[in-house]
Amino acid sequence: MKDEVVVIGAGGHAKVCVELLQAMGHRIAYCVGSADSSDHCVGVPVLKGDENLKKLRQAGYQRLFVAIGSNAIRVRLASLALEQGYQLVNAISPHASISPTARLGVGIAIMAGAVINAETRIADLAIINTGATIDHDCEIRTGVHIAPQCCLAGNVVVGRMSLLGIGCKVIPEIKIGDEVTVGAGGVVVASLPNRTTAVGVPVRIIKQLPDV
Ligand SMILES: CC(=O)SCCNC(=O)CCNC(=O)[C@H](O)C(C)(C)COP(=O)(O)OP(=O)(O)OC[C@H]1O[C@@H](n2cnc3c(N)ncnc32)[C@H](O)[C@@H]1OP(=O)(O)O
Repeated sequence: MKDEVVVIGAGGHAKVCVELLQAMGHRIAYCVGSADSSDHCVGVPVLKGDENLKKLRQAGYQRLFVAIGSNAIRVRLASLALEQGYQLVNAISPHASISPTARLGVGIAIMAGAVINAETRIADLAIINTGATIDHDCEIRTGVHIAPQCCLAGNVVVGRMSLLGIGCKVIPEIKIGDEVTVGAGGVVVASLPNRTTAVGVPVRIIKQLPDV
């Protein structure tokens, strides 16, 4: 088995994740992008097309990171990679501060300056972006993206595949549903149902998709 990591994605988010993985001491073999990707991603060669995942697995690569910003696509590609026998690694900045009592899943990105406090749980495939702070006892579920400079107070729950846009604030005890989008700069002072988009200070719901 080969030790190098395969990264799915070759865009802006992948650039950051490749550098996080390298800062952790990983060597990156390839990024796997799409037909319109550049040939290199911060110096790493890019293979174009998801069919390359199977070929790389057959060639003995096993460790993989999904560096795709879209929550739905990240979760879907991770499930494809797991079916092919890959293992997901984490990409965690040495400049993040993570409580020893925090619990982390796999396939997670935690960027520089992020702070994760006591007994918070971060589930698989979450992104805790640059300078975001997640205080004590929070629960960040699968495939969530907490964008740069968000601040979550204690005991906040963020449901599957939700996006908290850049600079959001959330007061204690709030429950944010699944597939919710909170717009940039939003301040969340009441819980939000599944599949809503909410913006403003405090946030108001501007869109609600039907449950599936
Ligand atoms: C490293 C990185 O880059 S991480 C990237 C993290 N990503 C983000 O932070 C993106 C966050 N996205 C947003 O804030 C977007 O504006 C969204 C998702 C809330 C809305 O996007 P869309 O669905 O395209 O809505 P649209 O742009 O049409 O706006 C709808 C209305 O909401 C308003 N609105 C949109 N975003 C916001 C916001 N953040 N705060 C207040 N009002 C907003 C618009 O002005 C518009 O109002 P109007 O109907 O009175 O004209």
